[in-house]
Amino acid sequence: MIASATPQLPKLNAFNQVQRVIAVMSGKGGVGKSSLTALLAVELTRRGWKTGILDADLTGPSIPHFFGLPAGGLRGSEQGILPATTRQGIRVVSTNLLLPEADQPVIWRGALISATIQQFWTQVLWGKLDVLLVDLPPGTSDAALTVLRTLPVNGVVLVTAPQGLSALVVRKAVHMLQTLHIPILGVVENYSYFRCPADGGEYAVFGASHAPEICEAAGAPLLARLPIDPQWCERCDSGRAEEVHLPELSAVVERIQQVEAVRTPPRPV
Ligand SMILES: Nc1ncnc2c1ncn2[C@@H]1O[C@H](COP(=O)(O)OP(=O)(O)OP(=O)(O)O)[C@@H](O)[C@H]1O
Repeated sequence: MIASATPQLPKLNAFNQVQRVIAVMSGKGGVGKSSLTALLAVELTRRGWKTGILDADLTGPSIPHFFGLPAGGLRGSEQGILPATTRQGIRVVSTNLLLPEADQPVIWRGALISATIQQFWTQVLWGKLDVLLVDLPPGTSDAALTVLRTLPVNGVVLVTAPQGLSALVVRKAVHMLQTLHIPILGVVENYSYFRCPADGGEYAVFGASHAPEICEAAGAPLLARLPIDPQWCERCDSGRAEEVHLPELSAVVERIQQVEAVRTPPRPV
């Protein structure tokens, strides 16, 4: 069930030119959505794309952590809010960059969360971007709905894990996106297998994949199956996401690069 008022797209700061807005969404929490957002930004930047990340997971932000960006890293100017910038030049906006300490909680009600997400779109000086990736909070919550209805999202990458419960919840996200008429670019399955360093074999630690049924429901291809990788985890968790190389992400990156550089008009619900 989705409330039905015609969405009004808020105007983007006049200094900005954002060519594409791509949201990364999961049904369930903890499936690796934020890491994937960070690593997609890293890979797109390596390919020469000007990339930004809007961390819309306002109460559980993790993007600055993956890039080693300190709390309090956002600056203001007369024209708007200046994003923090990673070593590679990825522009990042997140509530954790507003806080004096990274471990302070954000205890906000829905209305403030929605207003902040809109400000991150309208009042940030994103400048010229080939793509703005939006890390959505898990599930089909108010905050996710705010992003999908008030930002001109051109497409969504869906992240899931092999477990049946994850598949069930991600199908709810599929239905939400279909109701909102937002294109699903493809599905990424994380934690798909563990490659044993001793024998090179692939082990499905979390059981058989449910990705085919999600892809069928979404009408979208499976773009990547990502292994459980302690090295990747260690690098992201120590602020060194830019040192990770994941060739498995190629098809996802290419799919994003195929999205036409046009802003979508407000869509009826
Ligand atoms: N394939 C993987 N192998 C090893 N560790 C991983 C993998 N994917 C993600 N992780 C680690 O799991 C943790 C949770 O990942 P992440 O924060 O990206 O999940 P999320 O879906 O965004 O969570 P949330 O629902 O809280 O927003 C992080 O420490 C991340 O580095």
